[in-house]
Amino acid sequence: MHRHDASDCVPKLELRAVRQRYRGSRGETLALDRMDLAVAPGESVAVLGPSGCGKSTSLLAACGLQRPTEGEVLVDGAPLAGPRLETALILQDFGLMPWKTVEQNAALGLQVRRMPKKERMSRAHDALRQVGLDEFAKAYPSELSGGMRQRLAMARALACDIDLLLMDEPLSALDALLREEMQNMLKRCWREEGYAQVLVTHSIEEAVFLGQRIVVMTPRPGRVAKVVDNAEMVADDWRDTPLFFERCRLLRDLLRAEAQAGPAEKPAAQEGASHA
Ligand SMILES: Nc1ncnc2c1ncn2[C@@H]1O[C@H](COP(=O)(O)OP(=O)(O)OP(=O)(O)O)[C@@H](O)[C@H]1O
Repeated sequence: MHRHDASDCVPKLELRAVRQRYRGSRGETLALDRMDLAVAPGESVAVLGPSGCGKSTSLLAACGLQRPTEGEVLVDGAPLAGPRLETALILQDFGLMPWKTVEQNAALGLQVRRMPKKERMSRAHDALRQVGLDEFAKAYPSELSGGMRQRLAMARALACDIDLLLMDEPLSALDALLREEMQNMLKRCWREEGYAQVLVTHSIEEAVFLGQRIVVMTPRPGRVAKVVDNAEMVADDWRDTPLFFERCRLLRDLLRAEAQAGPAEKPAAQEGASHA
Protein backbone atom coordinates (compact mmCIF):
# COMPACT_ATOMS: atom_id res chain seq x y z
CA MET A 1 0.00 0.00 0.00
CA HIS A 2 2.82 2.41 0.75
CA ARG A 3 4.17 2.19 -2.77
CA HIS A 4 4.63 5.62 -4.18
CA ASP A 5 6.70 6.86 -7.04
CA ALA A 6 8.04 10.34 -6.35
CA SER A 7 7.60 11.17 -10.02
CA ASP A 8 3.80 10.64 -10.19
CA CYS A 9 2.64 13.06 -7.47
CA VAL A 10 3.62 16.29 -5.77
CA PRO A 11 6.31 15.30 -3.26
CA LYS A 12 5.62 15.81 0.42
CA LEU A 13 9.18 17.06 0.76
CA GLU A 14 11.64 18.21 -1.83
CA LEU A 15 15.20 19.48 -1.48
CA ARG A 16 16.34 21.12 -4.70
CA ALA A 17 20.04 21.80 -5.25
CA VAL A 18 20.49 22.62 -1.57
CA ARG A 19 23.87 24.03 -0.65
CA GLN A 20 24.82 24.72 2.96
CA ARG A 21 27.88 26.63 3.98
CA TYR A 22 28.83 27.07 7.64
CA ARG A 23 31.18 29.66 9.07
CA GLY A 24 32.70 28.28 12.25
CA SER A 25 35.77 28.74 14.44
CA ARG A 26 37.76 26.60 11.97
CA GLY A 27 36.83 28.63 8.94
CA GLU A 28 34.26 27.88 6.29
CA THR A 29 32.75 24.41 5.70
CA LEU A 30 30.70 23.44 2.71
CA ALA A 31 28.43 20.82 4.30
CA LEU A 32 26.01 20.19 1.42
CA ASP A 33 26.53 20.78 -2.27
CA ARG A 34 23.58 20.46 -4.65
CA MET A 35 21.64 18.03 -2.49
CA ASP A 36 18.50 16.84 -4.29
CA LEU A 37 15.88 14.68 -2.61
CA ALA A 38 12.17 14.10 -3.17
CA VAL A 39 10.00 12.17 -0.71
CA ALA A 40 6.49 11.18 -1.80
CA PRO A 41 3.50 11.44 0.56
CA GLY A 42 3.52 8.37 2.80
CA GLU A 43 6.94 7.26 1.63
CA SER A 44 9.73 6.07 3.91
CA VAL A 45 13.26 7.10 2.93
CA ALA A 46 16.44 6.16 4.80
CA VAL A 47 19.62 8.20 4.42
CA LEU A 48 23.09 6.67 4.85
CA GLY A 49 26.42 8.39 4.48
CA PRO A 50 29.83 8.91 6.05
CA SER A 51 30.16 10.95 9.23
CA GLY A 52 30.05 14.69 8.59
CA CYS A 53 28.58 14.45 5.09
CA GLY A 54 25.65 16.71 5.93
CA LYS A 55 22.86 14.28 6.88
CA SER A 56 21.75 16.27 9.94
CA THR A 57 22.10 19.47 7.95
CA SER A 58 19.65 18.07 5.37
CA LEU A 59 17.10 17.39 8.12
CA LEU A 60 17.49 20.89 9.59
CA ALA A 61 16.72 22.29 6.15
CA ALA A 62 13.81 19.85 5.67
CA CYS A 63 12.10 20.87 8.91
CA GLY A 64 12.57 24.58 8.26
CA LEU A 65 14.86 25.21 11.25
CA GLN A 66 17.73 26.29 9.01
CA ARG A 67 17.44 28.10 5.71
CA PRO A 68 19.97 26.73 3.20
CA THR A 69 22.68 29.02 1.84
CA GLU A 70 21.40 28.22 -1.66
CA GLY A 71 18.72 26.03 -3.19
CA GLU A 72 15.12 25.37 -2.27
CA VAL A 73 13.11 23.31 0.21
CA LEU A 74 9.51 22.61 -0.78
CA VAL A 75 6.72 20.94 1.17
CA ASP A 76 3.62 19.93 -0.81
CA GLY A 77 5.13 21.85 -3.72
CA ALA A 78 5.34 25.19 -1.88
CA PRO A 79 8.55 26.82 -0.61
CA LEU A 80 9.10 26.17 3.10
CA ALA A 81 9.34 29.44 5.04
CA GLY A 82 9.99 27.96 8.52
CA PRO A 83 8.98 25.13 10.86
CA ARG A 84 5.48 23.73 10.24
CA LEU A 85 3.13 22.06 12.67
CA GLU A 86 2.71 18.84 10.69
CA THR A 87 6.43 18.07 10.59
CA ALA A 88 8.09 16.39 13.60
CA LEU A 89 11.81 16.01 14.18
CA ILE A 90 13.13 13.31 16.51
CA LEU A 91 16.76 13.59 17.56
CA GLN A 92 19.09 11.12 19.26
CA ASP A 93 18.54 12.66 22.72
CA PHE A 94 14.76 12.78 22.06
CA GLY A 95 14.42 16.41 23.29
CA LEU A 96 12.37 15.45 26.35
CA MET A 97 11.76 17.99 29.14
CA PRO A 98 12.99 16.32 32.38
CA TRP A 99 10.80 18.52 34.61
CA LYS A 100 7.60 17.53 32.82
CA THR A 101 5.75 14.23 33.25
CA VAL A 102 5.43 11.66 30.49
CA GLU A 103 1.91 12.85 29.61
CA GLN A 104 3.02 16.50 29.60
CA ASN A 105 5.95 15.63 27.34
CA ALA A 106 3.64 13.71 25.00
CA ALA A 107 1.33 16.75 24.83
CA LEU A 108 4.11 19.28 24.27
CA GLY A 109 3.65 19.61 20.53
CA LEU A 110 -0.07 20.20 21.05
CA GLN A 111 0.61 22.81 23.72
CA VAL A 112 2.78 24.68 21.23
CA ARG A 113 -0.23 24.50 18.88
CA ARG A 114 -2.37 26.06 21.67
CA MET A 115 -4.82 23.16 21.83
CA PRO A 116 -7.15 23.27 24.88
CA LYS A 117 -5.84 21.18 27.79
CA LYS A 118 -8.62 18.57 27.84
CA GLU A 119 -8.32 17.74 24.15
CA ARG A 120 -4.53 17.89 24.36
CA MET A 121 -4.37 15.37 27.22
CA SER A 122 -6.85 13.07 25.52
CA ARG A 123 -4.78 13.03 22.32
CA ALA A 124 -1.55 12.59 24.32
CA HIS A 125 -3.06 9.58 26.13
CA ASP A 126 -4.16 8.03 22.85
CA ALA A 127 -0.61 8.39 21.51
CA LEU A 128 0.91 6.97 24.73
CA ARG A 129 -1.42 3.98 24.41
CA GLN A 130 -0.30 3.50 20.82
CA VAL A 131 3.33 3.12 21.91
CA GLY A 132 2.50 1.13 25.08
CA LEU A 133 3.40 3.83 27.60
CA ASP A 134 -0.03 4.72 29.02
CA GLU A 135 0.78 3.22 32.43
CA PHE A 136 3.67 5.64 32.81
CA ALA A 137 1.70 8.81 32.11
CA LYS A 138 2.47 10.36 35.52
CA ALA A 139 6.15 9.31 35.60
CA TYR A 140 9.08 11.57 34.72
CA PRO A 141 11.52 10.91 31.85
CA SER A 142 14.31 10.10 34.36
CA GLU A 143 12.24 7.08 35.47
CA LEU A 144 12.10 5.66 31.94
CA SER A 145 14.52 3.33 30.17
CA GLY A 146 16.17 4.36 26.88
CA GLY A 147 13.59 2.45 24.84
CA MET A 148 10.72 4.02 26.76
CA ARG A 149 12.12 7.51 26.16
CA GLN A 150 12.29 6.71 22.50
CA ARG A 151 8.65 5.64 22.56
CA LEU A 152 7.72 8.83 24.38
CA ALA A 153 9.40 10.93 21.68
CA MET A 154 7.38 8.94 19.15
CA ALA A 155 4.15 9.49 21.09
CA ARG A 156 4.77 13.23 21.07
CA ALA A 157 5.08 13.18 17.29
CA LEU A 158 2.04 10.88 16.83
CA ALA A 159 -0.15 13.11 19.02
CA CYS A 160 0.37 15.94 16.56
CA ASP A 161 -1.19 14.29 13.51
CA ILE A 162 1.97 14.73 11.49
CA ASP A 163 2.36 14.13 7.76
CA LEU A 164 6.18 14.22 7.80
CA LEU A 165 8.48 12.62 10.37
CA LEU A 166 12.19 13.41 10.29
CA MET A 167 14.50 11.31 12.45
CA ASP A 168 18.19 11.86 13.13
CA GLU A 169 19.73 8.63 14.43
CA PRO A 170 16.87 8.16 16.89
CA LEU A 171 17.92 4.65 17.96
CA SER A 172 21.70 4.93 18.14
CA ALA A 173 21.81 5.06 21.95
CA LEU A 174 19.94 1.75 22.35
CA ASP A 175 21.33 -1.76 22.68
CA ALA A 176 20.99 -4.14 19.74
CA LEU A 177 17.85 -6.06 20.76
CA LEU A 178 15.99 -2.99 21.95
CA ARG A 179 16.99 -1.28 18.76
CA GLU A 180 15.29 -4.00 16.71
CA GLU A 181 12.18 -3.70 18.86
CA MET A 182 12.11 0.06 18.30
CA GLN A 183 12.65 -0.40 14.57
CA ASN A 184 9.55 -2.62 14.55
CA MET A 185 7.64 0.10 16.37
CA LEU A 186 8.79 2.78 13.92
CA LYS A 187 7.66 0.62 11.01
CA ARG A 188 4.30 -0.19 12.62
CA CYS A 189 3.54 3.47 13.40
CA TRP A 190 4.53 4.53 9.88
CA ARG A 191 2.26 1.89 8.32
CA GLU A 192 -0.65 2.72 10.62
CA GLU A 193 -0.43 6.51 10.33
CA GLY A 194 0.61 6.94 6.70
CA TYR A 195 2.99 9.89 7.16
CA ALA A 196 6.10 10.33 5.03
CA GLN A 197 9.36 9.79 6.89
CA VAL A 198 13.06 10.41 6.47
CA LEU A 199 15.39 8.42 8.70
CA VAL A 200 19.05 9.39 8.99
CA THR A 201 21.04 6.47 10.35
CA HIS A 202 24.53 4.99 10.50
CA SER A 203 23.12 1.48 10.56
CA ILE A 204 22.84 -0.29 7.21
CA GLU A 205 20.43 -2.88 8.65
CA GLU A 206 18.20 -0.14 10.02
CA ALA A 207 18.11 1.63 6.67
CA VAL A 208 17.27 -1.63 4.86
CA PHE A 209 14.59 -2.50 7.42
CA LEU A 210 12.87 0.90 7.35
CA GLY A 211 13.53 2.61 4.01
CA GLN A 212 11.45 2.00 0.86
CA ARG A 213 14.29 3.84 -0.81
CA ILE A 214 17.77 4.20 0.60
CA VAL A 215 19.77 7.29 -0.23
CA VAL A 216 23.56 6.98 -0.07
CA MET A 217 25.36 10.30 0.27
CA THR A 218 28.86 11.26 -0.83
CA PRO A 219 31.47 12.33 1.72
CA ARG A 220 31.34 16.09 2.48
CA PRO A 221 30.28 18.21 0.74
CA GLY A 222 27.28 15.91 0.78
CA ARG A 223 24.94 15.18 -2.07
CA VAL A 224 23.06 12.13 -3.26
CA ALA A 225 25.45 9.54 -4.67
CA LYS A 226 23.07 6.61 -5.14
CA VAL A 227 19.46 5.71 -4.52
CA VAL A 228 18.64 2.07 -3.87
CA ASP A 229 15.07 0.85 -4.34
CA ASN A 230 14.00 -1.25 -1.37
CA ALA A 231 10.24 -1.61 -1.90
CA GLU A 232 10.28 -5.18 -0.53
CA MET A 233 10.71 -3.83 3.01
CA VAL A 234 6.94 -3.93 3.56
CA ALA A 235 7.06 -7.76 3.77
CA ASP A 236 6.20 -8.98 7.28
CA ASP A 237 9.24 -11.27 7.61
CA TRP A 238 11.56 -8.86 5.74
CA ARG A 239 14.37 -8.99 8.32
CA ASP A 240 14.71 -12.75 7.87
CA THR A 241 14.69 -12.95 4.08
CA PRO A 242 17.79 -13.65 1.94
CA LEU A 243 17.04 -10.46 0.00
CA PHE A 244 17.35 -8.39 3.21
CA PHE A 245 20.90 -9.66 3.71
CA GLU A 246 21.70 -9.19 0.04
CA ARG A 247 20.51 -5.57 0.18
CA CYS A 248 22.64 -4.95 3.28
CA ARG A 249 25.66 -6.32 1.41
CA LEU A 250 24.94 -4.13 -1.63
CA LEU A 251 24.73 -1.04 0.57
CA ARG A 252 27.91 -1.91 2.43
CA ASP A 253 29.70 -2.13 -0.91
CA LEU A 254 28.21 1.16 -2.11
CA LEU A 255 29.20 2.97 1.08
CA ARG A 256 32.74 1.59 0.84
CA ALA A 257 33.01 2.64 -2.78
CA GLU A 258 31.77 6.14 -1.94
CA ALA A 259 34.24 6.50 0.91
CA GLN A 260 37.08 5.52 -1.43
CA ALA A 261 35.93 7.75 -4.27
CA GLY A 262 35.73 10.87 -2.12
CA PRO A 263 33.38 13.80 -2.87
CA ALA A 264 31.69 13.10 -6.21
CA GLU A 265 31.34 15.62 -8.99
CA LYS A 266 29.32 13.23 -11.13
CA PRO A 267 25.50 13.40 -11.28
CA ALA A 268 23.61 11.10 -8.91
CA ALA A 269 23.39 7.56 -10.25
CA GLN A 270 20.44 5.26 -9.83
CA GLU A 271 20.35 1.69 -8.50
CA GLY A 272 17.02 -0.07 -8.84
CA ALA A 273 13.88 1.41 -10.32
CA SER A 274 12.92 4.55 -8.39
CA HIS A 275 13.96 8.18 -8.66
CA ALA A 276 15.64 10.55 -6.22
N1 LIG B 1 26.51 25.04 13.11
C1 LIG B 1 27.61 24.64 12.47
N2 LIG B 1 28.68 25.46 12.35
C2 LIG B 1 29.80 25.07 11.68
N3 LIG B 1 29.93 23.86 11.10
C3 LIG B 1 28.91 23.00 11.19
C4 LIG B 1 27.70 23.34 11.88
N4 LIG B 1 26.86 22.29 11.80
C5 LIG B 1 27.50 21.34 11.09
N5 LIG B 1 28.72 21.76 10.73
C6 LIG B 1 29.69 21.02 9.91
O1 LIG B 1 29.03 20.63 8.70
C7 LIG B 1 29.40 19.31 8.33
C8 LIG B 1 28.15 18.44 8.22
O2 LIG B 1 27.58 18.27 9.50
P1 LIG B 1 26.31 17.34 9.77
O3 LIG B 1 26.08 17.31 11.25
O4 LIG B 1 25.20 17.77 8.92
O5 LIG B 1 26.83 15.92 9.25
P2 LIG B 1 26.28 14.44 9.52
O6 LIG B 1 26.38 13.72 8.23
O7 LIG B 1 24.95 14.50 10.17
O8 LIG B 1 27.36 13.89 10.53
P3 LIG B 1 27.30 12.64 11.55
O9 LIG B 1 27.00 11.44 10.72
O10 LIG B 1 28.67 12.59 12.14
O11 LIG B 1 26.23 12.96 12.55
C9 LIG B 1 30.39 18.84 9.39
O12 LIG B 1 31.69 19.06 8.89
C10 LIG B 1 30.13 19.73 10.58
O13 LIG B 1 31.31 19.93 11.33
